[in-house]
Amino acid sequence: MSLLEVDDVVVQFGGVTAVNHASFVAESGKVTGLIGPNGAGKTTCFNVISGLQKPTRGKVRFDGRSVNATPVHRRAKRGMARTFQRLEAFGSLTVRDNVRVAFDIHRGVTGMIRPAAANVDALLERVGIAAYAKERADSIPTGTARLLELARCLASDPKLLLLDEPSSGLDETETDAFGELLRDLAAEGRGVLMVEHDMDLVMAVCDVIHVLDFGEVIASGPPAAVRADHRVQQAYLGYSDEADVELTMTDLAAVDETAEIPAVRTGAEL
Ligand SMILES: Nc1ncnc2c1ncn2[C@@H]1O[C@H](COP(=O)(O)OP(=O)(O)OP(=O)(O)O)[C@@H](O)[C@H]1O
Repeated sequence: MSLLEVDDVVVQFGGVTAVNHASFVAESGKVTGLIGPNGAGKTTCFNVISGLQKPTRGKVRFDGRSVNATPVHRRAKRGMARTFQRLEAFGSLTVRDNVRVAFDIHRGVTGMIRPAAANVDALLERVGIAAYAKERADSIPTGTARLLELARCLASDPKLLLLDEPSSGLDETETDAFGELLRDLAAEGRGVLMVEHDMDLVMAVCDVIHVLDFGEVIASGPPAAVRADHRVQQAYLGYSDEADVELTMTDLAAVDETAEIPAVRTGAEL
C-alpha cells in the first residue's frame, strides 16, 4: 500500500480538462517528482491531493483511506503538509515566531502550551535558516522564505510533504543543501512529493518521477528511464521524430528559446 494514491483523477474547469485520468503514487521513504510543462496540471493535482480542489472524478487515498470527503484541515491533521508557489508566511512576524505559530497550530492549543524554544530553533537550524531567526518574514530573501515554508510544514511532523516549486529562489549552494535535506527527510520515512522545474535537482534527488502533459501521466519511473522516454522529450521539446532523440534532462533544463528546436514548448516553459 502506498502512502498516497491518486487514482484515475479527472478535473475539468468548464471546457478545460486540467487533469485527465491521472493515476500515480508517492511512497513513504521516497522523494517523488511530479513534473511537466507549464499548464500540464501539476498544481491542480496538488490541489486535489491536499483537498483544495474537488476532482470531477477519481479518488485520492492517503495512508490507506480515501480522503475524497476529508476537508483540508483534517487531511493536514492526518499527516499531509503542503507548501505553495505563493509564499504563505506571516510577514510581520519573525522567522522564529512563524515556526512557533506553526507548532502551535499543529498542537491546536495556541497560547496555552508553548513549543520548546529548542524545538523551534532546531527546526530553523535543520532547514538552514537559523541566521534569519530574528528577521521579519517579509524582509528575508525569497529562497529563505521557501525554506521557512518548509520549516512550518515540518512543525506538524508530517507523513507526506507536498512541495510546490520549493527550490525557486535558492542559489546553487542552497539548492544542493536543500536536495540533501529532502533525502534526509525521506530517509526518516516521510514521503515527499515535489513539483519542481529545476531538472538537475529533480534528477538528483527523486527516486521516482511522474510526468504530466495536458493533464495525463505520460511517464512514470526512476530518473534514468524518464529521461530517456521519448514522450517526455516530445512533451518538453515538441520533437515529432522519435528516431534519434536522446537528450539528458540537463539538456532539457538547459534548453532555451534561442535553440533551434521544432518546439511547441520551449525551455522558458520548463
Ligand atoms: N481555476 C481554474 N479555472 C480554469 N482553468 C484552470 C484553473 N486552474 C487551472 N486551470 C487550467 O488547467 C490547466 C492546468 O493548470 P495547472 O496550474 O494545474 O498546471 P501546472 O502544471 O501547475 O502549470 P505551471 O507549471 O505553470 O504552474 C491549465 O490549462 C490552466 O489554465
